[in-house]
Order: sequence, then C-alpha cells, then structure tokens
Amino acid sequence: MIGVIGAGAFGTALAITLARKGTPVRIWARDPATVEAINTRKEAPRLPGVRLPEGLTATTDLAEVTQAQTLLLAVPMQALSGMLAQIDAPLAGKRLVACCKGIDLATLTGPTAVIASAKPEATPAVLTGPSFADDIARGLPTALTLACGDDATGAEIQAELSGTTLRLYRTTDTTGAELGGALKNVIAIACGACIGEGLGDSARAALMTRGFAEMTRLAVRLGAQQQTLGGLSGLGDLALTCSSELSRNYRFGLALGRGEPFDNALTVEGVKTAEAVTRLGAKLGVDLPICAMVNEVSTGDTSVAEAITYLLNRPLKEE
Ligand SMILES: NC(=O)C1=CN([C@@H]2O[C@H](COP(=O)(O)OP(=O)(O)OC[C@H]3O[C@@H](n4cnc5c(N)ncnc54)[C@H](O)[C@@H]3O)[C@@H](O)[C@H]2O)C=CC1
Ligand SMILES: O=C(CO)COP(=O)(O)O
Repeated sequence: MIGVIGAGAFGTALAITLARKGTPVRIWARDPATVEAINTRKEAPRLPGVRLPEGLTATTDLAEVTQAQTLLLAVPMQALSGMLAQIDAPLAGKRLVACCKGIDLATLTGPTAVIASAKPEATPAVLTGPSFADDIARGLPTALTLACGDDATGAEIQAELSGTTLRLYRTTDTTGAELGGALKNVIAIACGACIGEGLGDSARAALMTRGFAEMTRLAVRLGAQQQTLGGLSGLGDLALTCSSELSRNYRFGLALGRGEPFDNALTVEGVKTAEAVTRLGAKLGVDLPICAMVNEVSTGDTSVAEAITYLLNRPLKEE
C-alpha cells in the first residue's frame, strides 16, 4: 500500500495512476465530503470527469494512511510543516516523498529540509517535474524527477512509483530538484504577466531564459548541481509552466497583466515562493531581479509595466 496525504489535484492524480497499475492506495483528505465523493461516487472533486479506479480509497483518519511505508505528501508547500506536525505515528524507516513545489516561508528551506527537521527518523524525498495533474489522471505520458539523498532508497521509490505512463528519473540532488520546481512557478507568473500585458512572445522567451539564469544562480549557490537545473525538474517544468494556460501560476500572471481578478481559492505556489526567494537572495547576496519584481507585482507594490521598465533598464551586463 502507498499512502497519499492531501486529496487535491496532484495527490489524487498520483493516487489514480498508482491504483491503475494495481498498487493499493489510501488517500487522506481533511474534508469528509471529499472522502465521501472518492469512496462512494468514485469521483475526485479536484479532477472533474475522471472516474477513479478500484484500489483507491480515502479516509479522514491519518493513522490509516501513515501505516504505509511510502507516503506521498501532496499538500501545498506552506501547509507541509503543519501537516507533518499532525502525524504522531512513528515514521522510522518510512519514505516521505514531498510532492509540493515551493519554499517554506518560516524557515526559507525546501520540502526535504522541512521533512528532515520534523521527522528526522524518516527518509525524505521529492517528486517534481513537468506534469499537470489532469494529464497524469488521464493516463497521458509524463516524465518526472524523483530526488532522494539516499540513492538506494531513491531507486526503490523510483521503481515503486513508475508505471507505463509515468516515468521517473532519479537524482540525489534534492536541492537542485526542489529549487527548480519552486522557482519555475515564479518565472511562470512573470511570463503570464508579460503575455497578459501584451508584451509578446519575444519578451516571454527573454524572461524564461533570464529566469532560468536566476534559478541556476540561486540553486548552485545553495549547493545544487548545475546539470539538475537543466533536467525535468528545472528546464522541463519551466518550459511547461511558462507556456500553458493549464498552469495556475501562468494564469495568475495573465490576470495580473490584464488587470483582471483571480480566484484566490486556487493554489498558486509562485506567490509565496517569490517572497521566500527574494528574502533568500537578499540574505545570500544572490541577484534575482525577475523574482523580486514578481514578488512586488504579486503584492501590488509595483505594476507590471513598472516592473518591465525596471528590468529593461538595469545596468548592461555579460550574459
Ligand atoms: N496540480 C498540478 O498539476 C500539480 C501540482 N503540484 C504541486 O502539488 C502541490 C499541491 O497542489 P494541488 O494538488 O494542485 O493543489 P490543490 O489546491 O488541488 O489541493 C491542495 C490540497 O491540500 C489540502 N490542503 C490545503 N491546505 C492544507 C492544510 N493546511 N492542511 C492539510 N491539507 C491542506 C487541500 O484540502 C487540498 O486537498 C503544490 O505544491 C503544487 O505545486 C505539482 C505538480 C503538478
Ligand atoms: O507544477 C505544475 C506543472 O508541472 C502545475 O503548475 P501550476 O501549479 O502552475 O498549475
């Protein structure tokens, strides 16, 4: 059995793909109505139109899910630490796989460090890369990165989670994998704002490329391997998220650029990540101008037009 904590779009999509290959999956939802929909109607509230397979059952009882040896933690980044604090079952020997993308604002650390601090007896890992929950749930081909500091455990998790439509690549560079996944959301907001403001595809390509330079600069400064940023968890996810209106981060940026309201019930990880990396960059002396502008535009301190003017008029430099 695999346990999934969080019955949002991503947690449910992963649960579906695992159950389809015959792995029993128990998913925890905090909302009894979600449990009822999954168990009785075989429907997932966050994935309308997808019929859930047999072998996937839900519960509001965390203890039932934490019996599994591998637990997928699919709650938003800022909820991860509070979620871990609710688990009182012993977790020695268990694998805790973070499925969230972001940086914890309280500690300015990524998901694996949050897990290691809260549950030092367990092995932390992170599952990240380019994938929309809806694509995974529909069984469309997807390739992701599984990062685990302990390579032998990483290989076991890789085999456990991979299937005929979900292919996992493996790395021990947790820092690089999780920073790529966190930062691409910030750059996606910038790209959405650029398109929403009517600035064109050339400007978007520039933001993606210079955004990638910021992602790499911060990640390498924090100990990541540069090549990890060029993989699925970095460049791969950047390409997807900056170019598709299926992305909530990109759509949030589009709304900013168009001056339209946005549904704040949607999970848009890049907003808090922009705040976290701006603080981290200032603390470490790492230059992250696009991230800083996304932070200012998201909080309403700067308009999209002012942010673009600022970025275009910075002192000229080598690439
Ligand atoms: N939706 C997608 O296509 C993908 C999402 N992700 C990542 O997965 C993570 C979760 O995103 P989604 O599933 O899309 O979001 P979602 O908004 O669909 O679901 C979030 C889930 O977390 C639960 N939750 C929220 N706050 C909580 C708290 N304080 N305590 C306990 N549970 C809480 C909600 O009830 C909901 O079930 C994010 O970090 C996102 O970046 C990663 C890849 C793809
Ligand atoms: O992480 C994702 C794609 O890899 C999902 O993107 P959004 O969170 O922007 O919807």
